[in-house]
Amino acid sequence: MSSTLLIGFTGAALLVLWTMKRRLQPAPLPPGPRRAPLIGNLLQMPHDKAPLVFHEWAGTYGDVMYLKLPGMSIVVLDSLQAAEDLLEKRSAIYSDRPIFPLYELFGWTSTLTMMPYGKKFTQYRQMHHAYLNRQRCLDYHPIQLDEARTLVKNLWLAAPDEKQRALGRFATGIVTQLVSGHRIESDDDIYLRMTDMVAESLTRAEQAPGATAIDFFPFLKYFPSWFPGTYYANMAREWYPTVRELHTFPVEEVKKQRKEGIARPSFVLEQLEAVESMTEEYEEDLRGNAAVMFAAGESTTWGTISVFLLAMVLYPECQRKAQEEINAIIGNTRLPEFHDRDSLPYVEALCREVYRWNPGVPLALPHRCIQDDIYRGMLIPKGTIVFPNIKGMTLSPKIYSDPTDFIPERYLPRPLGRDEPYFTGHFGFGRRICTGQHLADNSVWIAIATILASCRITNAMDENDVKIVPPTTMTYGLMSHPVDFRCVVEPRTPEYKFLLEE
Ligand code: HEM
Repeated sequence: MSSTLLIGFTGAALLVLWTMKRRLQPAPLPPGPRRAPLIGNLLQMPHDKAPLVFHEWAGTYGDVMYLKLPGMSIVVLDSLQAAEDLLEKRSAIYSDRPIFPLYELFGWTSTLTMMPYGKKFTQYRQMHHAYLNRQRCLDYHPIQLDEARTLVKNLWLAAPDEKQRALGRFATGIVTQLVSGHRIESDDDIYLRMTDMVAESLTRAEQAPGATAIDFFPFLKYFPSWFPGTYYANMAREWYPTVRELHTFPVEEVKKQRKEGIARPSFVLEQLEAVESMTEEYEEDLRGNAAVMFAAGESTTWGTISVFLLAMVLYPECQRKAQEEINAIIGNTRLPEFHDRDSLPYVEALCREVYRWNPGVPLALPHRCIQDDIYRGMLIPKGTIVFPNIKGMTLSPKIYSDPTDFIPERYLPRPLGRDEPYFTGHFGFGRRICTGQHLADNSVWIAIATILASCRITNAMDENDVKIVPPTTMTYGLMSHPVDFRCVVEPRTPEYKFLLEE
């Protein structure tokens, strides 16, 4: 047979198979951008600002949008309604995760965030839940209160473009005390060094989550480093020891302290004491569960507080209103405490607007559907990777007026406000919802309330003494934060300086 005939025959056979498959399909796929043969939407996939690009596409294709990559079906959910309908009401089939070969190469193997849905997942979630549930998080208030006050002092000291260090120390300081009982006393603490390095490795990996050559062709990891397409695999191998250290160090430290009888209460200690004899498997699970709390809790928390600082620079009248409320309810002879939360509705609205204005994990983590499903008459095939576009949901003009503006009043009842609902998707959905949500929310609230009470946040000045107005541009990796939130943070009145230094 000549090669032309062979190609023609193969083409015709593929067409017949494709037509048959379409006929057998119980429902049409959701709409989406036109797909090219074989590679689907590969060339259209955004390399930057994916949540914003998907949201724009949703304007054409709707809030349930289908994309095809080689060997991979993707659905993007651009409305809270669709995310709740599928990821929450049908969570029994939408709680799996895709496999990310790149992250596995980095050493994130015993990691809840990446774990497929199943028995081990349930065990891990229970471990997290027992330590991080709403009730249990009340016990951590004193740690968070203390760290919030240290944060304020560190913000006062930090130069306008170095605030991130203080925020990172706040986020890591809380998780470190919870996970291993260690208190961070200085900027050169080993936990800060480790979490900084791991955050750096995640930033590199997240430039293309699930979409590197290794993710599509995992066999490339066996090829030598000079082979084309192995760039990410080489990078992952380079960072592996750093990721590994974050797994082993906290557990080894607590084991040592326990032997010496000096271990402080912590997640690791509690888990060590819960078993009579430690198996290697249990210990590896423990390492993974401790490490993920650092990895998942650090950049998300400091990123959220950096959004708050940016908003306070750009919307000074919101800062003023919140401070007036604090003055009226708490006065200036003490700092806010957790029991004040219900009495400060404007501060609450401001905090909720921070979550909505720029959600910390804009595309959440991808869920995976484990069986064919029909939604609104459309087929979501088994194995589809489902991205809840959290950022897109916050921009819905049907729910939020002027959605790109920072307006805490939108949540207040009329006539003072606009009676709009709080956004509820920022911690994700269903059985994969963030296990650290209560801890994170308490950290964010006490940090915001303490900063508002005790600080004046203003624009930084450039070398010509002209106000710097930072842009509202955000980074859009796995996690998101402002590209620039330079600001001056100084004591609001001498009383607060005294209160904090007391
Ligand atoms: C403001 C801070 C935080 C934000 C905005 C945030 C947001 C999220 C989001 C959107 C997800 C994905 C949920 C989904 O797949 O539907 C997630 C997952 C997760 N988060 Fe958080 N998070 C924060 C802080 C924390 C903290 C402090 C911890 C732990 C100490 C934590 C631990 C986790 C874990 C373990 C998962 C994976 C859950 C699973 O796959 O079952 N997060 N988070």
